[in-house]
Amino acid sequence: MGRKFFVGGNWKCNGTTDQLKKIITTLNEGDVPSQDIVEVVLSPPYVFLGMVKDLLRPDFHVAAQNCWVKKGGAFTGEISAEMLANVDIPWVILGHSERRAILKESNEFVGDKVAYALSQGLKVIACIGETLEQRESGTTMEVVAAQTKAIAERVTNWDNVVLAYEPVWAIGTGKVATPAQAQEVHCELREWLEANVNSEVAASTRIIYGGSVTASNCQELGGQKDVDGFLVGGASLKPEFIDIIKASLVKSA
Ligand SMILES: O=C(CO)COP(=O)(O)O
Repeated sequence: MGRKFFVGGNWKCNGTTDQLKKIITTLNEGDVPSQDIVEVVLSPPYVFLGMVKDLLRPDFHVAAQNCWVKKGGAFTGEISAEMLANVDIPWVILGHSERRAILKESNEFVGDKVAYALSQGLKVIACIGETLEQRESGTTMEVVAAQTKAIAERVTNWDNVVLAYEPVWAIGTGKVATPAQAQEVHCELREWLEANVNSEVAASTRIIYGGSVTASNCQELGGQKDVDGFLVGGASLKPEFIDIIKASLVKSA
C-alpha cells in the first residue's frame, strides 16, 4: 500500500517574523527521519509563506491555509490556487473546521475548492470532522461521510489528496481523541472510500488525525492501523513538533 507517514503543522493565524524564524531554526536543527519515511509540511499565514519557504530546510515543505474556490479575478482579499502554484507553494489546507464554522464554508464549497486547487496542480490537505454535539448525538460517521462525499463527487484523482480527520471537540481543547476513537473513524472513512470511490483509493489515501496532538500522545495515535500521520496546531509551534515527526518511526518499524 505504501502510505507514507504525513505530519503537517498548521500555524493558523499565529506568529511574528521573529517568532517564526525561531521555530524554523529549531525545526532546521531537528534530527528527524528521512523523506522516505515521513513527509513534513508546515503551514504559516499567507504573509509569511515566502519567508518560511526560503528559510525552511529543503526536506520540509510548505502549505497555504486556504485558497479561493476558482480562478482569481475580482475577489478582494482572496488568494487563488494558480497564484500559489505560480510562487511554488506545493500544498494547501482546505476545509479546516475553523473556516467551516466561522466563515460558513459549506461541504459543497469546500469540495469545489479541493477540485479547483487540484486542477491547478496543488496538493490538498482536506479537513473533515464532527462537532461535540454531533458526536454525542451519534452522527459522527454521517457528518464525515457527507463532508467526504462532497469532495469525492468533484475529484477524480486522489493521488494529491490527504484527508485530515479533525474532530472539532479535540481542536485546541487539550481533549485529544483516544487512539481507539481515532482508529474507529479512520477505519470507517477508509471503508467509505472503498465503497464509494474504489479500493485503490481507499488503500492509498492517507488519512491523518488532528486535534490536540502532542509529543506525549503521538506515538499511540500514530501506531493505529489507519492513522497515517497528523495535522498539528498548537504543538507545531513548539520544539516538541520534532518528537511528533519522529512518531513516524512507529510505522516503519
Ligand atoms: O486544528 C488543528 C490542526 O489543523 C489542531 O489544532 P491543535 O493541535 O491546536 O488542537
